[in-house]
Amino acid sequence: MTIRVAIAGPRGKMGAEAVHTIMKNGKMELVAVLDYKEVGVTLADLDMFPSNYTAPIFTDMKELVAATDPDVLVDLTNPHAVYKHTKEALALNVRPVIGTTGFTDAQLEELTALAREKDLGCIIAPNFAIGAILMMKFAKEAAKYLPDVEIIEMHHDQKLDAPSGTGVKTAQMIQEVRAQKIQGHLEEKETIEGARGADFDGMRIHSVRLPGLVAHQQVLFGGDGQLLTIRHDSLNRASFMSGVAFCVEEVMKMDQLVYGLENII
Ligand SMILES: NC(=O)C1=CN([C@@H]2O[C@H](COP(=O)(O)OP(=O)(O)OC[C@H]3O[C@@H](n4cnc5c(N)ncnc54)[C@H](OP(=O)(O)O)[C@@H]3O)[C@@H](O)[C@H]2O)C=CC1
Ligand SMILES: O=C(O)C1=N[C@H](C(=O)O)C[C@H](O)C1
Repeated sequence: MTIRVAIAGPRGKMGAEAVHTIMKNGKMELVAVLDYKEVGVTLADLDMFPSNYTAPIFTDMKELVAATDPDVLVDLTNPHAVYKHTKEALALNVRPVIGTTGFTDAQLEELTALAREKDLGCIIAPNFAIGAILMMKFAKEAAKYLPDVEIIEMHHDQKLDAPSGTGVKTAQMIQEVRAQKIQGHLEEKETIEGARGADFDGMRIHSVRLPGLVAHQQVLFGGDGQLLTIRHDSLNRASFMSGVAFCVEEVMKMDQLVYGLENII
């Protein structure tokens, strides 16, 4: 069976890469894309895509679903739009595969309940790159033995959310196993606010934003006389694409929401 895929955010850095990925995949068909402004009738109207990319462009999810009947919605938009898109897709019986980051805990809970109510698969993946998933898994393992940990995530300067979805997910996975601990000196004081980074359950997350970067993270563990560094680098956005295709196939077999690819690889 060919999987019918719609993509939200097709003009973006990730969305455009995902359009090419789905177009090249023999098991999938790109049936539509979702944008928020009128940018053309089909993808072929956009200079960035070839003339044989004929998927229609919609600005309304309901119209998109009624006209093209997708099985899966891949969302690569931004933290302001993604929650609404995910909710709408589930309500219309379309399985969401979400790469967009920036969900609140309350939103994740609500979407989990909605997917359960509808018996529909939904994947929310803060990172699609297999190397990044392994970095998070290895960091979780290390935290059992080395509870002093700081996360440094580094991204391009166009990123809207901080910390990154991967940074937050890493901290959440470490939190599951790490002995409760406030790090650093109990009397430490920041002389410039933010100097010690974001505080996640006593762990610090530092966000670096610079042109030239793509997506990078290192997790540092300190112990007596030793430092363990677990690092992952995405050097381009192709690094995420096998994960996108994997999720499109997997979500078709699922009947609930999964947050994080570490739960299904
Ligand atoms: N899970 C993963 O592995 C990865 C996740 N990401 C995440 O994916 C998201 C996109 O990243 P990236 O491609 O770099 O960002 P971009 O800013 O390059 O792309 C986002 C695109 O979404 C469009 N957009 C904004 N609002 C809407 C809307 N309501 N409906 C449809 N389209 C909309 C934007 O249009 P316009 O520019 O005109 O506003 C833009 O074209 C981010 O949240 C990022 O964190 C990124 C890389 C990997
Ligand atoms: O915005 C990005 O670029 C990325 N966003 C995701 C995140 O917030 O973790 C995944 C990856 O780090 C790239």
